[in-house]
Amino acid sequence: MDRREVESGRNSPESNQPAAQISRLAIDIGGSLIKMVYFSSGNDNSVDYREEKSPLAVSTALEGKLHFLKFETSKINDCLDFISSRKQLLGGWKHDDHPGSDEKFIKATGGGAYKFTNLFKEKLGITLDKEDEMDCLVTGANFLLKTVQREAFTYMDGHEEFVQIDHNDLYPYLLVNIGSGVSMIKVDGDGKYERVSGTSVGGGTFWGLGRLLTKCKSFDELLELSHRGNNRVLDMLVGDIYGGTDYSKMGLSSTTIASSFGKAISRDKELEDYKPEDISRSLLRLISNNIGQIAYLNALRFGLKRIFFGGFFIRGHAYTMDTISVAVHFWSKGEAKAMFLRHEGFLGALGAFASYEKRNLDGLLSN
Ligand SMILES: Nc1ncnc2c1ncn2[C@@H]1O[C@H](COP(=O)(O)OP(=O)(O)O)[C@@H](O)[C@H]1O
Ligand SMILES: CC(C)(COP(=O)(O)O)[C@@H](O)C(=O)NCCC(=O)O
Repeated sequence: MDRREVESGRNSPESNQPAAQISRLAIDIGGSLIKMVYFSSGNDNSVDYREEKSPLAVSTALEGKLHFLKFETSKINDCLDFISSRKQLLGGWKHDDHPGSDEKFIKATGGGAYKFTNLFKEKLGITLDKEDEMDCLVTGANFLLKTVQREAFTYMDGHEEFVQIDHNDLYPYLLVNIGSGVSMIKVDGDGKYERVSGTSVGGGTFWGLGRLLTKCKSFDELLELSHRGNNRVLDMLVGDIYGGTDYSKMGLSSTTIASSFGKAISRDKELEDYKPEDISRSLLRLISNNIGQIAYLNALRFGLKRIFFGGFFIRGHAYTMDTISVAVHFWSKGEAKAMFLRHEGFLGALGAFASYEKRNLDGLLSN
């Protein structure tokens, strides 16, 4: 199958392939979003409008596509409807431990795998086979880094550069997953990891505070606003405190943020006097900077040079990645590097997907 056909999801109509079949559907139900990964084989022409990434071509005994979808956790019924609408295409989901049973299982991770167990059972008759969230994040990250070409990249000053991963020199690294909250995991190998830190100031904070402060209706709108904003309207810079000059003795330039939102202390202005785009920009900068700094401090704690950032907060967004990269570069004095992943938001779902095999899926993907 031609790669472009696979990636655009269009097979030729005259294809002789058998009818589409979906097997191995896995979900990661987080605090904000549900991420779904499923494998389809046969004559599957469909690309769902919810598909977040182009499908990946898969070539093992079966040819097919790996699909990546997301739903808002607050709209979990959309996810249930989607699974229900594809139920007739679903292949065997029988559990290894109960091969004789007719009960249907899907692999699920994230807190929602616990929270929504009954809902899946009652509405779809499906049992969620739970996998640990950190296990899945690590499996997903290792799988992508070892298997998918051009998965990892650096981003600085608008310049994106793919990172060639040496499989023999991948570990140890720090994995920073920025979801609703943030988990920082030291990864030493397949299944070998330790969650070394975390912070509650994460993607949920950006979207939650941002929504309250700007009245934005969606995360994408808030992110879009930040493109047009100027953080200097709200952030107090070193130069604002030092009369326009650097604090050079301490290596602080006049443009360094001395205090995020520090200018909002002004008694002359109220919330409505600030532009939503400036608020969004300052908030994005505050959160990205803070995560970049905590990530670096944890990398320093364990002598790690490579830091991979995942989670849906990043969203491939230039300013977010740039701020995180600058923070890591600044604090490490250029020693450590921030790297990003193309399938950033799907680490957990991929890990859950891989757990069907209870073994590593290296070499599964052809692209
Ligand atoms: N469409 C969206 N709706 C809500 N949040 C989004 C959306 N796209 C990106 N995000 C960001 O992604 C974060 C959730 O990331 P994710 O990795 O899915 O974490 P979780 O597993 O906690 O849901 C949100 O807190 C928000 O910052
Ligand atoms: C509890 C969580 C692992 C849940 O994952 P999430 O749904 O946010 O992706 C995460 O929100 C987290 O690590 N929060 C930070 C908790 C802390 O270490 O302070």
